[in-house]
Amino acid sequence: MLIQFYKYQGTGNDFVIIDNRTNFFPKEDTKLIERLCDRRFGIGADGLMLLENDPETDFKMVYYNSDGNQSTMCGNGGRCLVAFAKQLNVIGDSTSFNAVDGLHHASVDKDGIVSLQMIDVDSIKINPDYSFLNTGSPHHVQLVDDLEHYNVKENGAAIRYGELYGKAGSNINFVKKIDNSTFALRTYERGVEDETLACGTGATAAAIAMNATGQTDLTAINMNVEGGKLSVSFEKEGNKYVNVFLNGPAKFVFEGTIEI
Ligand SMILES: N[C@@H](CCC[C@H](N)C(=O)O)C(=O)O
Repeated sequence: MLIQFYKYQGTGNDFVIIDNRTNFFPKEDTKLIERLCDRRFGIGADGLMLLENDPETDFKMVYYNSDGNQSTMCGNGGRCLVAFAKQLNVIGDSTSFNAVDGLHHASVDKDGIVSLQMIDVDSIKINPDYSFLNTGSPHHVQLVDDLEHYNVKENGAAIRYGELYGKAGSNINFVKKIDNSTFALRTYERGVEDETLACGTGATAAAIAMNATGQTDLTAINMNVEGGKLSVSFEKEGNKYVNVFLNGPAKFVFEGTIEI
């Protein structure tokens, strides 16, 4: 069977997107999804998303990591799926959609910047060397010196597979403070099992963790990632982080057909 696919990227975090409103896609075929994401044998991407009908909202987001397994929320993926829904005329400039972690609101501005509301965060584990929080996906956040030369793949894998996170694992973020409003971030992604050029839930987690640990008192933070620039804003209600928004570009790359 020949299927139509679309390729999108958000700050270099790239995705295969399939319009599955007719429910034709074999969602349980892990090997197929892994092959479609493979950079040599397939289209190549960090993840694959299905846009599906949803009875309550504009659409439903179904997300798979490049290892073929369905996973938790993907922030950059969500932003790209909003841009795709706009391309399909499923939505206009603003939307509400359902994902694995619940309802999301999003909007697209005139420059194509997609702002995506993320889940509220009401629990952060703060340790002397790292923080851990869930922004739709689990994230370990750690400040490191010399981020530019840091071995993200090796050190990220050691923490991801180490005793801290057990079988479920975690995404691992390494952060460097540039100034009060800007941080640099590199992320090892669970399910890709490598560094990616950006991670949206990771940028969100890093921004909140930097505020929670006193690295900044600001609630609008720039996150410089390997593939570009993201920003995160939020409000604090006691120990809770609400109205959390992830903002950045989400771009169409190409479309095509592939035999599955
Ligand atoms: N790239 C994503 C995160 C995708 C999910 C993650 N790999 C996991 O399995 O936890 C993002 O932009 O948030």
